[in-house]
Amino acid sequence: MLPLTCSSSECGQIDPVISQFQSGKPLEASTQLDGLIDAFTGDAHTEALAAAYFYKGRFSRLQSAYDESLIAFERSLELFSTLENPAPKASVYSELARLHRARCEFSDALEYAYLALNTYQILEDASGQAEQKVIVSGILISQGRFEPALALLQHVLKEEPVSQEPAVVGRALYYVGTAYMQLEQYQMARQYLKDAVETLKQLPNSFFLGEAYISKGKLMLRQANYAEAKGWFANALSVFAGMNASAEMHLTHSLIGLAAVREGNVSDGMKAISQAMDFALQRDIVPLQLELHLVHAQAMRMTDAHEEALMHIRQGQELAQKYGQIGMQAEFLREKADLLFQMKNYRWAYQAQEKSQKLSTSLVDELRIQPLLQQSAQLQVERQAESIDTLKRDKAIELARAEQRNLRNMLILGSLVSLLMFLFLLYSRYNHRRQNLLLKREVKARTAELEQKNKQLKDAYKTLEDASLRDPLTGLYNRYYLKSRLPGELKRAQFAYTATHAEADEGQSDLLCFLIDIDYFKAINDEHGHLSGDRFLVQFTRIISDVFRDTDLQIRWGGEEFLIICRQSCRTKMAALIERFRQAVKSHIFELEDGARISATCSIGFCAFPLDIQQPFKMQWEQAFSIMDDCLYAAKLSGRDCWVGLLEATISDKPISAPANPLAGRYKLSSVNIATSLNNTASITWPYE
Ligand SMILES: Nc1nc2c(ncn2[C@@H]2O[C@H](COP(=O)(O)OP(=O)(O)OP(=O)(O)O)[C@@H](O)[C@H]2O)c(=O)[nH]1
Repeated sequence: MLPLTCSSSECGQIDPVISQFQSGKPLEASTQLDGLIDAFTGDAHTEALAAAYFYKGRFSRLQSAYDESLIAFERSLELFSTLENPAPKASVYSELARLHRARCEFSDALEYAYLALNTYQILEDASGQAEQKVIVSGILISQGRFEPALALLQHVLKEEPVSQEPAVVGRALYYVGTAYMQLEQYQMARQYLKDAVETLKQLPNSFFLGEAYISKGKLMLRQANYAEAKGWFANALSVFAGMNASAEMHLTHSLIGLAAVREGNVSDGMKAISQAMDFALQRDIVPLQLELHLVHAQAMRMTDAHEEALMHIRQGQELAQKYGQIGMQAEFLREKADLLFQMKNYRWAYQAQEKSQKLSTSLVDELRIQPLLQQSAQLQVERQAESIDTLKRDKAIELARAEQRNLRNMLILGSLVSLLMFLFLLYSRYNHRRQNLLLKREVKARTAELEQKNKQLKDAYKTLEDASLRDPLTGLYNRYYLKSRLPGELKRAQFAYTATHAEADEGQSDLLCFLIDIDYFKAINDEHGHLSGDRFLVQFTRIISDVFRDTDLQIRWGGEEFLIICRQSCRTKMAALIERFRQAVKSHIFELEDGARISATCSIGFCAFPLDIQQPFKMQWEQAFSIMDDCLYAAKLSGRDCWVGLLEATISDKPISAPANPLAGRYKLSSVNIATSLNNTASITWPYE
């Protein structure tokens, strides 16, 4: 703090108050100062009173009581104006410049700063001039006018001989650092702020040391080094607490809060920020409000509360515009660009960035433009990278969709193929079944047809067989038929006389064999014609059918000769049966083709089979037939219209020495039972006699 030139002895009373303020007891110092003002008022201690008001204004300004400060400075200026020495007035001008800057009243601030500068120039006070240049630079930086600010500061630091004074050098370094910070040249900013801190530390108590700490903390925040940022903010807090700089303390608390939010302690962080904002609004401290809107916006951005962040940016922008804080406007635009970028709203982010750039272009030189362009370029690159990412993502999504489409198509195709296959299988099965049914029907039809054909064939065969086995004229079986039936019948008759069957058959198993021959049939043919002979034969056959059973074998043996074999009969009934037949023929009137009606007779030879019932297998059929034929011949020889036959005989192995008749001798019959329709056996004329 620059000493106020005061020649009055009373001014000495103020020195301990200043020391007390500088030693961190601002409230006590303010109270004592009010006491001195009261003491000096009314007396002719104008200079001391003016000095007291000056310090009251200064204390009030530092404690953010700007209205009180303004009143005190105006009173001080008024009092100093009555004095001839212009030097103290320059100090008041300088303070008023700072006060107006603190209230964002930049034109007033600049006016007072230039007034002070002029005064120091008149007074040839190099130190004062340097001080004013630094103040002007600070105001210009607040306005975002970096070019003239940096030029002035450069001048102070390099060319002014007083630049070695730590208070001036420290403040100049601080402003250069903040300017570079706003230009986002963090390397440079870090260097200048470090130097500023080192320089300002030499002073007993410096407001700017606290400001420098804050700037260093902000730098660390930007680099996400929250622990170090909080360290710098703590340092700042201790400086500001020492002078009860409540506005700065609240700002520092809010920045600590922002660090906490960034570290994840959202609730505590936001609480500190809100409290600071309440204070700023209550005291109507515009720069603090601006800073806090920015802090708020940053904190909200960190917690993804985009709408609230935008609201603070808007409010901050309006306020910055209202108070001509172009630097802050640019800050808000940058924050907006960051926020929109975070929201991936690249188009608007780019526009905000461009706007910020335009806003600053008129106020800054290359140094200013370059980093902005850099940032803009970086933003564009990031935007493009983001676009490429988006494109890649879109492409990947498109590819995935295409793949999905392909899969879906494949699935649909697969399903269709499956469905078609299923339908085909169904159709095949249906077709198969249909074909099976048709086939079955066909087979059935064919089987029926085949059965029919078989039947027809059988019938045809039967017809053929019948035709070949039957006599076409009389319809009786022929001798071929006999060939097929005879062996079985002979066996049955023979076995009937064995021990096992005899009882069961009780003599009902004989074969009665008759050989019938029509007498003088040739004469019928001769007299009445062959057709008449045929007709006779048919009628003769009917008599056979009437007398004999259907089950008997009725054979036309040849010409007018018939063989009848009665099955399962008894030989005792043989004579009666054949006599009945002979009578039937004899009594029948045959109607001939020529209209003649004639009577006829027949001759019969017969033989029961087996002939020897004790030795049923002794005689074969051929021998039995031969005997029967001989009997027929005997009947013919014996006068016709009669029957001769053998009922039973005993067959001998040896020749018979004195046979009863020629037949017995011829067939080695030791005993023979002959039956005849003649009077007796002696009446028979045997063919061998
Ligand atoms: N109409 C006709 N005549 C037949 C048939 N078969 C044979 N005859 C004739 O029957 C006659 C048989 O004559 P014979 O063998 O001399 O016998 P017969 O005249 O009956 O004299 P006996 O047997 O001695 O009483 C022959 O003239 C044959 O031609 C036939 O199917 N139809």
